[in-house]
Amino acid sequence: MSRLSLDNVTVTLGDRKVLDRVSLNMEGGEFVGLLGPNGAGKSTLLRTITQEIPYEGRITLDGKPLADLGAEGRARSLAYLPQIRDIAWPVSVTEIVALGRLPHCRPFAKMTMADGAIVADAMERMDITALAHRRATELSGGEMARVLMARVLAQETPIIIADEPAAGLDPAHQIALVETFAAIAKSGRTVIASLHELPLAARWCQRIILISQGKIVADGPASKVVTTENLSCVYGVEAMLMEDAQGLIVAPIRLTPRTS
Ligand SMILES: Nc1ncnc2c1ncn2[C@@H]1O[C@H](COP(=O)(O)OP(=O)(O)OP(=O)(O)O)[C@@H](O)[C@H]1O
Repeated sequence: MSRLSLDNVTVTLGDRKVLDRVSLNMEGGEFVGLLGPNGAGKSTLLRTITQEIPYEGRITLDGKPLADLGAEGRARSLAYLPQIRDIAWPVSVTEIVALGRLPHCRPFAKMTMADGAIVADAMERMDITALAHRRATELSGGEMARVLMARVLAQETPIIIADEPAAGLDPAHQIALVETFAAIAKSGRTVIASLHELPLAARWCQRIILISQGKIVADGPASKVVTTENLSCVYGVEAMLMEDAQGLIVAPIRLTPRTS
């Protein structure tokens, strides 16, 4: 298990404080949903963890500053699905997914059978095996998203960071995605994913971090964070909340005046 810690992380872009003294710890074994309205700072937080954005404060992995790991070390520790999905090269779907194994291969070495099995498993999980030989540039939006997610899974890192991984996926593939994340978390790894799909987050994430205007406003299990009060305050929506044996059921139903 890897321990990812953020200590008083502040990000200023232009003249705006986009993240304001964010502190959190992720011990491993958690599927963490990062929620918050458009512009709250979710992508910025994820891109700050991946060291794409300069910040003040400390971000450490197992006590060591992430910045000190170097690009190669980070690629073996963190896999990242960016929000903007685009595949520019007309190569096969399998070749794109296999890129996830690069951080584990020696330069110019061929993929081993074990690497091939990991790639095949990631493709199976994202239901893209039937697309294996298709050109990656000739896919639908949801198919492309699943291919890029499979690349992230193939990287087999202790920490997975995914920016809106469910966007563009149909309901079955959304559920398959969050079930995959939950299974990965159960094996001791960490998944942190920004999500706008409240029903998915509330039901499948072990922990929800709610951010608004660059600050963490709630952090805990869905039952404590996904409340009618928080949803009204942060998103300006009224939601129906129910619970069954598997967890919380959330249905946003109408707008309410925003209170924050
Ligand atoms: N380069 C930049 N310069 C100035 N402000 C920026 C820059 N990039 C992002 N921002 C601002 O930072 C804030 C946070 O943006 P961010 O993309 O992190 O939000 P988000 O929570 O991921 O939103 P969404 O749900 O819409 O993807 C926004 O108000 C955005 O306008």
